[in-house]
Amino acid sequence: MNITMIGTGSAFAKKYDNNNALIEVNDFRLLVDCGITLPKALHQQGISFQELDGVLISHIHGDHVGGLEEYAFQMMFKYNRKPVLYIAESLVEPLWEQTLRGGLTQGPLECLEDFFEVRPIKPDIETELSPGLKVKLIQTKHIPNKPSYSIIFNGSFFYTADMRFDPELLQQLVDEGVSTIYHDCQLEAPGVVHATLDELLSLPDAIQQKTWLMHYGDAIDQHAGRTGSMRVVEQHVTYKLT
Ligand SMILES: Nc1ccn([C@@H]2O[C@@H]3COP(=O)(O)O[C@H]3[C@H]2O)c(=O)n1
Ligand SMILES: [Zn+2]
Ligand SMILES: [Zn+2]
Repeated sequence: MNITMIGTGSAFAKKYDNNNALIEVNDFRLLVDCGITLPKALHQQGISFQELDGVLISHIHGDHVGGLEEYAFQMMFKYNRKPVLYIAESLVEPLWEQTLRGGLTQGPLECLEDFFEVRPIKPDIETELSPGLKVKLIQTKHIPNKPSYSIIFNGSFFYTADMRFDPELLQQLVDEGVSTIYHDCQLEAPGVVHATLDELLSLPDAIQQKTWLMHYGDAIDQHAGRTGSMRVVEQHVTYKLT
C-alpha cells in the first residue's frame, strides 16, 4: 500500500495544502478526505478526479470536505460518472444537509445520491473497499457532539485524520497490531481539538517510533530535530507501507 499526502497542512496553513491523502493499492486509488485546497493540489500533482476510484471522508470540516462540490460537479459535467463516496453512516445526512446541499441542488438533482455512489460504512467493522484494501472506521474525539472518524487500514496503519490526544487509544491500537500511525499535530498549545506536539512528545518512545506527524502548521520547519522519535510526513512524497 502506498500513501501520498496531497497536503499535510492544518486547516489554517498557507504553505501546505489541506491534510488529504491518496492511498494506492494495486490499481485502486482512494482519496482520503477532499478539502478546500484539494482540487488545485490534486491537479498540481498531475492527477484528475476521473482517475480516482473513490473518496473516504473522516468528518465534515472544510479542510476535509470543502472540495467535494467541485469533485461532484466535475464528475457529473466533465466525466459523466458518479464518484464513489465512502462515509460513516452517521455522516451521510449532515454532509448533505449541512455542507453540500446549498451548492449542488438544482432542478431534479436534490440528494447526495444524485451526485455520488454513496457507500455508507458501519464503524468498528472492517470493510473491504477493494482487494488488498480494508478499512475500519473508529469514532474518535475531535469536536464535542460532532462525529469524526479515524481510520485503520488493513489492521496495521492508523490514520487519525483529526483527533484530540488519546494515548490510551494509541497504546491499545499498537497492542492490537498497528505498526504505523499518521497523527495530526498542532504545533502550539492549547490543542483543544487536536493533539499538540508537546502531548505527542509525551508518548512512550516505542509509540513515537511508529508515529509520523501530519496536519501541521506553517512553522513545522522550526521544529525540525525537536519531534522526538516521531517523523514528519512530507506532502507529495509517496511512502510505502507494509
Ligand atoms: N473548537 C474549535 C473548533 C475549531 N477550531 C479550529 O478550526 C479548525 C477546523 O478544522 P480542523 O482541522 O478541525 O482544525 C480546527 C481548529 O484549528 C478550534 O480551534 N477550536
Ligand atoms: Zn482538519
Ligand atoms: Zn476537523
